[in-house]
Amino acid sequence: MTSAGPRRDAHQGARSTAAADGISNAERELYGGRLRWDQTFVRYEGALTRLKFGQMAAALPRMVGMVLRTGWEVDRRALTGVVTAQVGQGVTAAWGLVAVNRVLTQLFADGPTADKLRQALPSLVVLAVVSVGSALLAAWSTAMSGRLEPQVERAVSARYYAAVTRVEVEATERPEVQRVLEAGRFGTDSARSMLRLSVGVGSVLIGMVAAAVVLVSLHWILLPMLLAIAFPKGWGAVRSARREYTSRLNWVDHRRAISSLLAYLTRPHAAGELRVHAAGETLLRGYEEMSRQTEAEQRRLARAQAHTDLVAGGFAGLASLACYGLLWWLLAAGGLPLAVGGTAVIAIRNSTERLTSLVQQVNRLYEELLFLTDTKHATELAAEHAIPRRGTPLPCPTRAVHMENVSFTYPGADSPALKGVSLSVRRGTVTALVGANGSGKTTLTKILAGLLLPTDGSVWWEGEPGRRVELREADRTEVFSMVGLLGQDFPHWEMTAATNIAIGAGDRPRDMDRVKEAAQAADVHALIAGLPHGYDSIVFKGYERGVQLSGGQWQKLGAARSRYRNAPFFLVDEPTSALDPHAEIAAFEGLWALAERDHAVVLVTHRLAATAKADHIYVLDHGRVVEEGTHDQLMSADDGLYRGMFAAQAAQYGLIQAPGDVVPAPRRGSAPRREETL
Ligand SMILES: Nc1ncnc2c1ncn2[C@@H]1O[C@H](COP(=O)(O)OP(=O)(O)OP(=O)(O)O)[C@@H](O)[C@H]1O
Repeated sequence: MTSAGPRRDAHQGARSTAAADGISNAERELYGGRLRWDQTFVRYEGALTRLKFGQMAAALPRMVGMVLRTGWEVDRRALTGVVTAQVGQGVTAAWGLVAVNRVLTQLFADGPTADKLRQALPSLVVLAVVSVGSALLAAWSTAMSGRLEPQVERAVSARYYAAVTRVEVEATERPEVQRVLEAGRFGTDSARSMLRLSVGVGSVLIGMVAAAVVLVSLHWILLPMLLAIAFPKGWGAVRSARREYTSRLNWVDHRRAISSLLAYLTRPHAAGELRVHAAGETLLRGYEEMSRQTEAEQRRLARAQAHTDLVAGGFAGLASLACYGLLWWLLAAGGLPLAVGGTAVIAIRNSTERLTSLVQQVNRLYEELLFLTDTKHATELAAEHAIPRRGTPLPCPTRAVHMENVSFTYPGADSPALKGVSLSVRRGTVTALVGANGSGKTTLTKILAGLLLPTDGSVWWEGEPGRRVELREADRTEVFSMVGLLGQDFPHWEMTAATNIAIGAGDRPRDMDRVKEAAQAADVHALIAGLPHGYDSIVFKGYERGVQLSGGQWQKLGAARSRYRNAPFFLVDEPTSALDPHAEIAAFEGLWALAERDHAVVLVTHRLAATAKADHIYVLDHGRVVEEGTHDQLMSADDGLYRGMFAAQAAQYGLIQAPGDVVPAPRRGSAPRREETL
């Protein structure tokens, strides 16, 4: 109880100082500042210019065309069915109106009632047939749209995700590209909604055009009256759609942050810190504060929407009043027969109802249009920054990779991560990259893998003497096929153990024998075979066949994945950080065995005992290669960086004296007391 007091006080104190400048404490505390976009990005990207009425009006047919084209590509029969059913419904609506006019004309004609009813009978039958036909067409349309919509969504999503996953890694590091790609995600399901809405709008429009034709044929003045009712509602719809879109665009980071906060609260790997460090309290407090901001934005939108609806509804009401007044005047002045007046009232009522539905659908359509435009824009931008599909084939066989004077600066970074690096990686050897944190080792492996292109300098893929291809000209698909990766933060796929290994060669059909061989080589086969569902166990708890692996077991699974890939060039970054000593020794022996089998192994590690056996060691410091050679050569340099790092590490084990006694050696001679071992 007492321990909760100061925390609560601090919390309340923080809340009391909240948001004088519109930034919540949670935004400031957790994210260091405002999480809503300022308009500079939006203006820069031209999203707001897209909101202009003319732009939207021009984009609408383009986007509807794109959705219909996609529908045509994925399922022609369903699209034809939907369009036919909708056109049919519009036609039946017009036909119904004509039949109503006939019935009224016959009923208002002179003569005995029985005769008038008999004469009106065929038109009444037509009316009944029309309503049955309309119901059948509506059912057909529902069935066909249900079939078509998910296919269109899948096609647009697949197009977007396929494009995004081919973007150059360097481009994804640029905030302006990243944001456009991210914004595109929100429009992938808009294609589906747009199809439904455009079909709906099409149907209502056909019905209204039919009603308009009938009205004009009765009296021309009825058409402008109908348009006068339509205009204010259309204006309101577009205004609301624009407001919603701008709000979503500005709040996208904020929403993403809220959902990531919530995701942390249930993630198993955070469970310990959430409870022991009370991180859960910080996150929940952040969630509540930030959700309150979102709620305030929702309230603002609802108020603005209500205001727009009121203005639009008011003008539409005035227009209806004028419309009925004019009709009354025409009837009173004898300019319009009573039957025509009756049909006109029905047509105007029907059209007004249709108009309400039209306005709602157009409202949604415009909003979806804006999101779909983002997706299309993102897909196009992704294509502009895509890794080229063609290039010069690599020499066969490829024997080595040489870097010449390579520099690399991350987009937006002040200083280069690599400066003038020259090195060679040859097959049949182990090349070690060592250096302090942030010295550029991982960046260098990404360039070797062809994931990043150097800002300056050249990377040569070499074959037999005299045959070589520079990375920028090379066929990158071939470069990737030459490389196997085991990164520090390799993905933990929430899938089966077998998939977690076989996904190492996603471009080849799965070979279970080789999956097991790779697992054996990485010392994880016995573990997987012993799981209740063996290789079909899902290596993520929470699924029905789910199991939980330890950090080291995951690392072995990751190693099995890169083994399964069996690429000539293996790039491994801290492959043993979670392994126990025996497993670590076995893993390093495995890497040396690969080199003996003519693979090139590039090993990034801080475990210098392992690098001691490497064929060649490069020492990086602040992005430069400052030393290179074999372990013995590097150890012979008196004040060398490598020697210093090696000595410091060895001193921890009491093997040698640390330089300058910086790292204290353990005390010898007496057994440690129990509490010292804790
Ligand atoms: N995606 C990125 N965007 C901007 N800067 C980056 C990015 N990745 C790395 N850097 C910067 O580049 C430099 C080199 O990073 P790199 O990850 O290559 O170092 P490293 O030697 O692998 O470090 P470690 O031993 O900690 O893994 C660092 O200053 C880092 O902050």
